Amino acid sequence: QELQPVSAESPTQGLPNVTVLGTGGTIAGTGANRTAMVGYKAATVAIDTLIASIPELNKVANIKTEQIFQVASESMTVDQWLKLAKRVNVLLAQPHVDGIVITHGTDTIEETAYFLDLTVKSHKPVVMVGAMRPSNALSADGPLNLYNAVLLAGSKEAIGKGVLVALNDQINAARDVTKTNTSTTDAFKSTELGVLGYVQGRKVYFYRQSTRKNTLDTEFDISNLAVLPRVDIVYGYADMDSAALDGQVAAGAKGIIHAGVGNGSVAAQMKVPLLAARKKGVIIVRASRVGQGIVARNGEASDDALDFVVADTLNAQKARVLLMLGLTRTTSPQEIQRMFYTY
Ligand SMILES: NC(=O)C[C@H](N)C(=O)O
Repeated sequence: QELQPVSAESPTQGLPNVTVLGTGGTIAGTGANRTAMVGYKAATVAIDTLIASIPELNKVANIKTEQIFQVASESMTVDQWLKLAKRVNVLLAQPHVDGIVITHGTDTIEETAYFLDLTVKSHKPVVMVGAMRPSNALSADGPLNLYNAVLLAGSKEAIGKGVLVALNDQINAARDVTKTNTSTTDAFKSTELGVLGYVQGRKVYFYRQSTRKNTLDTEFDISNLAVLPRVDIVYGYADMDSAALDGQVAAGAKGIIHAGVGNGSVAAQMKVPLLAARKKGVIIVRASRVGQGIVARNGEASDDALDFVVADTLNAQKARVLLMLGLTRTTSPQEIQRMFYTY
């Protein structure tokens, strides 16, 4: 699909110019009736229609829209991450674009957000937003979430904060935010690390910022990439075996995220298959299925001896994003470990 360049026709002076990229999700979903909170259809309403349904936005920003994709985010692909990141970089390089909002399904918004956090080459605000309820639901959360996201993307306060994920009046950092509930409107949390701030009463409030590098300060450049190295996730559980790992390695995985139990522990029967994968050149990253806390190097496994990497506080799906990008630069576990302590 041909993407139109943004042109600033008849903008209101003094208002920021915000481009809103629609990718689908529940925020663009419709149910059979106003109480259909489940069983609705995601990704049906055009981004223009969503924006037009919030006339209050006229006082917030000069808005341009682009329908980049129209998908439920469980079906988002790496190819689409690359297309989206490239489009965001082209738009943000234009002097008249002040910030970008991306509407996205909530299931994988955290992965796309972290991917953009590592690959967008600008300090201008990029705000990702979604909704837990379809657009025609009673108390739909999409319109206010979208209003707040545009406000945030046009704000001076959001400059240089990395890619932000804003729902439920809260501002989260792409690196730390995760979906913590299947269905409630307060699903998005940065767990113990905490929100960065709030959008409330048409104002943006920031209180903290991540110490980890992002956007202009990363070493990743996707401008000439058409594909990313394959990285898969192995989920840990009692009495697991190596069938999933073996299948993933056979499918061509260049990296494996082992989402182990507890502090990234590796079951006795998994050590030999993981080492065999490592011997084939596959990078093994120990993460945890727990969802909070540090996976410590040389803690539950002898990472130095095994030549493994640890995910630090990244959850498995974010560790996968970083490893895919890391593998575009190096196959050295030491270098990749440095990246896990940098981003
Ligand atoms: N709330 C949502 O957006 C969920 C939907 N399945 C999606 O990720 O597209």
